[in-house]
Amino acid sequence: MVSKGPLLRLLTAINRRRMKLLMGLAFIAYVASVWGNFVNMRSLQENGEQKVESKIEEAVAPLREKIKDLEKSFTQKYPPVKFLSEKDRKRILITGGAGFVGSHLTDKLMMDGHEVTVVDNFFTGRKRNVEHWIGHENFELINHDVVEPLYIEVDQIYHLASPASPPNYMYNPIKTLKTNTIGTLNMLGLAKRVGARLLLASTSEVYGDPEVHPQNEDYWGHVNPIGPRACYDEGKRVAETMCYAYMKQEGVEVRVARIFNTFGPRMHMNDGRVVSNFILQALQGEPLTVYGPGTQTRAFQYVSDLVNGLVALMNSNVSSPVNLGNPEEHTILEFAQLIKKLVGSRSEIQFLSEAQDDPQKRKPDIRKAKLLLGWEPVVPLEEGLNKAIHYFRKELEYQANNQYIPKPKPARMKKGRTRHN
Ligand SMILES: O=C(O)[C@H]1O[C@H](OP(=O)(O)OP(=O)(O)OC[C@H]2O[C@@H](n3ccc(=O)[nH]c3=O)[C@H](O)[C@@H]2O)[C@H](O)[C@@H](O)[C@@H]1O
Repeated sequence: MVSKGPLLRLLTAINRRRMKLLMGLAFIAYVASVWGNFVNMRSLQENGEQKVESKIEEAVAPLREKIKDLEKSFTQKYPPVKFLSEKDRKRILITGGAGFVGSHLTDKLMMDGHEVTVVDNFFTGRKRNVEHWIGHENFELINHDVVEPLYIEVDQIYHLASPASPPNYMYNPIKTLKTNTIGTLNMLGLAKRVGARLLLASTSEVYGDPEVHPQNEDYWGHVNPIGPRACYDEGKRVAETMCYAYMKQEGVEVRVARIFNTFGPRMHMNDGRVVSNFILQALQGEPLTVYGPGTQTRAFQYVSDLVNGLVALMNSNVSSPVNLGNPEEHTILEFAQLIKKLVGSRSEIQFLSEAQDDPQKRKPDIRKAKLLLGWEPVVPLEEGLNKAIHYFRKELEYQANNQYIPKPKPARMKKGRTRHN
């Protein structure tokens, strides 16, 4: 018989080794599976992250495009502006720069590449007239009344601030006087301090109801100093006097433009002057209101001609007054008929009582401007009127579309109380 002892020991030793081997294999398998899971999870996570990233990208891409479009629209939103070197670029102040003439002058000087500061108290001026420049690096808009002093650094001052339409300047005659006297003194004081050249927007009204026809710059005028137009007429006359006092006493460089009747886009709907009144009346089928018999005469220039004349005068060496106007003269009745025809309106013409101290005839003699500035108006009357008619047609549409007509909402009951939204 073979003894069990050594055999049993042998078998036990083999089993232990197997067990160790098996356990070793099991451990390796475990480590491998843990590693595999880890690798799987990583790749799953990476896939997931990629998917999330691509989802975000999908959502963001159109936004990115929109931002690009917005950026483009910001850089393209201004009218094109010339580049001027530091030497040629001027710092220009326009008082009344948000008004009818002032805003067209702002456009011209901005597009020529200058730095423009507009000062306006918004009595007759409107932000809308210059809003297309707001934010431009060469443009600044200041809400300020020239009756108060102003301290800024400028090279040129176009002093236009004053209501110009008879109903507007007669609305508050004392304010009109202050604007044209104290306001002009303040601007001349500024010109003196900073060594700027000042152009005064004077008027054909300095000739009053003229006894000389056409009016040349040597005519002293025929103004009623205590009539309803005096606040403006005499205000502008003394403003001219101030300019020449500052020139002689303080050496301030001055330019004086005597502006004749002007019309064009951006005249206020309630301006009250004849061209805007007739166009609006014709467009709305209302009677065209002629004050008096309509035999009084005027000569109308289009606003772009005036703006070119103002810039030419400012940059000339002519310090004495210069008439700027279009010498094509018509009676007011002729204007009414022409505007009716151009609008294609069937409005009647209504004769109302004559306005007090209304100048009976007016026509500029522009030989001085032609000779010394090389300037004359180039826009034919009918072409200008058609542009103004187009503008007022659009304004009427704009007003109709923007009219806010509040609709009363029904009252809602809450906890026994009536609540209005
Ligand atoms: O348009 C301008 O630039 C000028 O306007 C006014 O001068 P004025 O000639 O009296 O201007 P309007 O009020 O347009 O009047 C022109 C003529 O038309 C008449 N008119 C005016 C309005 C109207 O509805 N109907 C009418 O017959 C007036 O009585 C006047 O005879 C200002 O006083 C001037 O400073 C300014 O330069």
